[in-house]
Amino acid sequence: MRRTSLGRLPVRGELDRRGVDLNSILCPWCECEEESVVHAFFGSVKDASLHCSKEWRNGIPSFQPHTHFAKLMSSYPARDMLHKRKKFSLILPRDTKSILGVQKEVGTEAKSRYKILGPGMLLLKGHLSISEQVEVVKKCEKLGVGPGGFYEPYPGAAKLRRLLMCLGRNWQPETQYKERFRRNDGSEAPPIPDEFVRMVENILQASRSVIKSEYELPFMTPDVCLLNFYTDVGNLALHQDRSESPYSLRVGLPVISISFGDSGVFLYGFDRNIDKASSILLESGDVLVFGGKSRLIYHGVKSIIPNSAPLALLQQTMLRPGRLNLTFREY
Ligand SMILES: O=C(O)CCC(=O)C(=O)O
Ligand SMILES: [Fe+2]
Repeated sequence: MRRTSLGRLPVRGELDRRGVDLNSILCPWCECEEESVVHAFFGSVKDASLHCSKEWRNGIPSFQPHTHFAKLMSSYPARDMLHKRKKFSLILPRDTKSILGVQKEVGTEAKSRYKILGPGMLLLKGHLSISEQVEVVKKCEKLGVGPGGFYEPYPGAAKLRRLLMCLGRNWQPETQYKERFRRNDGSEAPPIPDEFVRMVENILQASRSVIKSEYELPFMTPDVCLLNFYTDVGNLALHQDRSESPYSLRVGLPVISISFGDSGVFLYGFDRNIDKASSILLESGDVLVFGGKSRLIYHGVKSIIPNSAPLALLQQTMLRPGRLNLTFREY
């Protein structure tokens, strides 16, 4: 208990703050929150974390959580302080010469090729043209610096890894969709712009010309979009997208994921086993669709490939180094 209140337990969040390079700071049991001392012992709203706290308590027989709770909490900054929001811009104006020569030159036209990755799971390679990507990035920048814009879902890490914002409905690591207002700043999610909804509808139509069965790949109308921006050290642990409504999950309404900027190594598989997971590279303009029987596929982002964004996209947007990903869902 002494080590706990001194913040000396080797939980991942604490190790990260001390500069230890870890693949992930998420709790290894539930993978939904940073593994902090508070998470390890007291858990969160997620059922899985009761398991997390049990795992930790197993090793400390005399531990009495309630006696020590107030003391422990007072030794940690208030949650509001941890979550104080700094504005984050996707744009980093820089000398184009510093971009030239590192980035690869790719064509500006969309040249979509597809690959079926599983039942209801489809990769549309290079689906968005550079000009379409530019429009989306510019719109995301506007939204991202506004109310409900980008914030760090797991603040306090030694290095900035991943930022999150939501459109349509807030999703938060601690409460999923249960709270309308964000805990860090009380903001509501901005609505999904109409042009994004049209883009998703077009993608679904294109996908349905490949996977023709409504049963294998149902249509959906997006009412939620999660935007993740990964810095070059960003990643996302293997997880399932299962916070949407029981109907959405049962019918397998697809998740539409669109990538911009630097490429990401994307892992997916039918169980949460990183060694058995398949890997694909998601490049700027690629679209991944997973619905039907693949709706609950485990997936995550292993790493970001620095300097892999298309030159024309960087020249026209000054998108900062890193990867932007939008996932659209119907709640
Ligand atoms: O960045 C990606 O490709 C995946 C994002 C994701 O899985 C999520 O937002 O749930
Ligand atoms: Fe996901």
